[in-house]
Amino acid sequence: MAETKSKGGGEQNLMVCTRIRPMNEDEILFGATCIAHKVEDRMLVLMDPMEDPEDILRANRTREKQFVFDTCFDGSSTQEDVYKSSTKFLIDNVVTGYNATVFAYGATGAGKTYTMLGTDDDPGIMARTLNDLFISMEKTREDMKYKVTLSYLEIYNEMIRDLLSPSSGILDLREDAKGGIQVAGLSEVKARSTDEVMRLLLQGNTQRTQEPTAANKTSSRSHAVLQVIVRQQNRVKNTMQEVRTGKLFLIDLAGSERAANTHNRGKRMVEGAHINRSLLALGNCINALTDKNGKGYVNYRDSKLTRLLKDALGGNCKTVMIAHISPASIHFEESRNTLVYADRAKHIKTKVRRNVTDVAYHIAQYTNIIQELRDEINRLRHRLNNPSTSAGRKSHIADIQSVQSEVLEAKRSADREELNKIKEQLLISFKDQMELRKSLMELNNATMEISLETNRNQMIISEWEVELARQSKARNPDRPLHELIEDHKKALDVSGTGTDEIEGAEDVRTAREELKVLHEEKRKTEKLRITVKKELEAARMKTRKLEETIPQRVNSEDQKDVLRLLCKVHALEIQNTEVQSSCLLKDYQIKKKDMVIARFRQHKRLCDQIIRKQKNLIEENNLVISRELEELIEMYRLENTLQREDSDLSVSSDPTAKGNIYDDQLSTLTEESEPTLSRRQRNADLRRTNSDERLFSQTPMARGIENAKFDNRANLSAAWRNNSSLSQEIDRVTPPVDASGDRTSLGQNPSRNSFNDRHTILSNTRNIAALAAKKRNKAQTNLTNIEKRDLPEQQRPLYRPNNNDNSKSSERETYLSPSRLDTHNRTFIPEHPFVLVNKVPSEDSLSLTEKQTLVSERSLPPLRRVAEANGGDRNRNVRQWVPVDGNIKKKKDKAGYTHQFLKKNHGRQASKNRPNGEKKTSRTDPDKDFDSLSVGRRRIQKGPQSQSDSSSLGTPMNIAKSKRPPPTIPGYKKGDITITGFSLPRY
Ligand SMILES: Nc1ncnc2c1ncn2[C@@H]1O[C@H](COP(=O)(O)OP(=O)(O)OP(=O)(O)O)[C@@H](O)[C@H]1O
Repeated sequence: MAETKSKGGGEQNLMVCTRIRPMNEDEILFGATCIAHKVEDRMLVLMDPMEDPEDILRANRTREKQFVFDTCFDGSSTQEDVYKSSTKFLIDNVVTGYNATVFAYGATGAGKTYTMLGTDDDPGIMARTLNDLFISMEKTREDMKYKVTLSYLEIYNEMIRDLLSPSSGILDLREDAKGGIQVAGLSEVKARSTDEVMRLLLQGNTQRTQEPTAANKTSSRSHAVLQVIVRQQNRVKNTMQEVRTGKLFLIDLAGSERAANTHNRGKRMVEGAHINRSLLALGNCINALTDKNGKGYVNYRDSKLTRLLKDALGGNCKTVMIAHISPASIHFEESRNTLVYADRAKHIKTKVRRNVTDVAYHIAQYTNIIQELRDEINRLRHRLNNPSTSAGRKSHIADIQSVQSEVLEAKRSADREELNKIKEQLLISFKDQMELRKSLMELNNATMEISLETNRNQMIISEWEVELARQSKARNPDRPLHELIEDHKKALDVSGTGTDEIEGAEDVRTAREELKVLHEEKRKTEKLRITVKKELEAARMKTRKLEETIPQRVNSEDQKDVLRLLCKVHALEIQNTEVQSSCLLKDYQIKKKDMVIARFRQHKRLCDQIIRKQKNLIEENNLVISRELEELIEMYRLENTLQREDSDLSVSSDPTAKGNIYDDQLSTLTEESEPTLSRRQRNADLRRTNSDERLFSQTPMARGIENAKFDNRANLSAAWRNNSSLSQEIDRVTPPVDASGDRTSLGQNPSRNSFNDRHTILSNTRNIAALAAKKRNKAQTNLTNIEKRDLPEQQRPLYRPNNNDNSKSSERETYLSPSRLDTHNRTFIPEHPFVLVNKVPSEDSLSLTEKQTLVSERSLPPLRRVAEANGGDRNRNVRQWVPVDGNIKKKKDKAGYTHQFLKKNHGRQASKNRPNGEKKTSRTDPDKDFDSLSVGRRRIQKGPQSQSDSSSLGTPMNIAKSKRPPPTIPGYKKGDITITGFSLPRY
């Protein structure tokens, strides 16, 4: 800290103001008269109430005493008036480093506390001053830094107490080396706002000693001193920093009192004595300070009050004294004394100077400043030594241009980088999103498949239970059917109860096991689906945010367009995925309907059986049937015929395919035909409904196979129809078609007309379809002939003529025509429509999915390939598949998914006997000796791997299916027709 020095200021008189309070109630009641009057702003007239107008001796003397002060206030003056005229001007002085004191003087009850503290509604000088002080500092806070501290003390009975920290006890006054008075141990509290100051002030006032006296109900029994210190510092740093410290003292003195008036006794009397003594000392000091000779000694040491006010009265301080008087005639003496002292005090002079402290910075900061200045000097010197010539200016311009182009280039490359970055982020985010969408779609498919498979198994079980119960009913006619069903259910749970031998029990057990597996699979799939959904939502949000930031991050319009296009492409991809998804959903719905149809078929078979048996009964017993029943049977036959025709039209437009998928059912009406389909065959039918059309087989390759299968159904129907006596039976019972295409009348049944109409429409449609098909066949035949000519002998399609087939060669050719070739260049044998003839030398070209699809065509188990030649060179490339019979290897991967593999080397022995010495390359890796049949569950994984292997991945259905032992195929024998895919027995 540097030495305090004075700057500016000067000698100033003490400012004296007087305030006359209004008369109070007591005074009025007492009959006192108003003897103090304010005359203009500065003059006050005090009249002596004891003066006798008839006193001749004093007649020439004036009755009035006139006083002139800096400002006078009377009862009409407000708190605001008093504050503005007496104190407000001091605030700027304090903020800029001057000392200032405002003290209220006067007799007890004259209104000192009212002026200094005021009331809650009408605050006095203290609150108003502090409020304005903070406002004033706020105005210059940008340039200056302030620190405000507050102290509040009272002098009670000549003892100093800290009002902000009452626990500090009695404090002492000390004089520092420079003669300044300090209160040792007085707390200084930092204040940052007016509110904080007001809180501190109220806190201090509650601690102040205040007692009621006869003169004043709220008499202050102590002198209260509020000290506010403001330290001001410039915010701009310099080597020397100036700190200004202004001190403001706001003092509410206790009032002088006359013992006679106050009637104080005891403690109050002692208080009064102390008050009077300190005020007397103050008066003496004032007298001394205003001694006209200037030789009077000012004794501040007489009281603590005068010691504290030393600076305010005679030192470096701007001081304001506010003298308070009562206007009542009864307080004439106190008022006169107050005014006399105030009048004297106005002659007191003080020397006011600003308190400024210079603070030197730390040497390190100083060094930094010097270094900066040195650098600046060097830079300027360098400029002076290198004056810019014209050549220099030119090179300077060139420099500027090159710098500009560099900046431009840098900006462009930064833009490019930013664009690439955004592009990369967008692509990654799109890719993530698409993969998640695909995963979700596949999971949805898996769920649907599980649902279908569950339905199928439930159907198998329920059918078995009902049929078994029906059989038992014949043995136990008394027991209700539902009880019998329950019995069989329980028996199935316990092995060795005889149910093992019952036809279909094994299938039902398998179905139950499958249901358990499916249930578990469903749970897992659902869990996974929820996770993927959440991930997808998060990815979507991420992409959206990224898209939103594009305008801010990219400047060029072209670049923005590129990114917009990118987003558009992504949106289209999403649309595409959604379309795929809805297609799959429709497939699922169709499959569900197929399940229902399968159920109806079963039901219809039962009906057919019943009708057939009843017909036998009627014929055996030569029963006479009513005309009505005859008509009904006729209608039934007709309906079957129409159904067949409907089926002909919808399944195939081929005019040669006369059979339909209901032929097997209709055959039950004939006695020569197979009586009923076995349970295993029916179950196989159910499986076919589902497994034929794998939801995952959406690739073009798979679709090709699908189409091929579709055609095969018609061909199968044709084959059935050719061999079946049912057609003869139908022809027998169906009236011939007349020239117009109408069938002959069947009777007078009113419903017949509708049948006839319908039949007419159908046959007409068929005629049109037949015509179209004929034309197409002709074209196809030509193509086939060309193909047959061009192909080598080995690769020509196999055609095995059917002895019973009386169809024309052109019809046969139809089967071999290019239109019948699927995407793998295979074709079909007409009499065995499920047989595919492979024209492709390598069998590996047939994917596992296709193999499976083909296998499931007749719900046959996975078939083992036997590389056994069948026939001459013509069949060299044709291979055969046989049931695997447990040659499936199960393997779990690291993620816990089950994979099943079909062992390839089953056919190895046989391959040695291949014609032309063909041998398969031996494989060292045992895992490679298996063709993957299925993978337990579609694994959710990112990256191209998940897409590339999707075709070979299986579904939960495959797991369930793989557990089922391969069913026996009636009539099957090794070396049947050589085919690719599997072989069928001859029918
Ligand atoms: N200007 C005024 N207008 C209205 N009422 C006033 C005014 N001045 C003082 N009073 C009232 O007069 C009474 C005495 O005032 P106050 O307590 O301020 O006197 P005091 O000089 O502080 O007395 P003491 O020295 O005993 O503390 C109070 O009730 C106060 O409200």
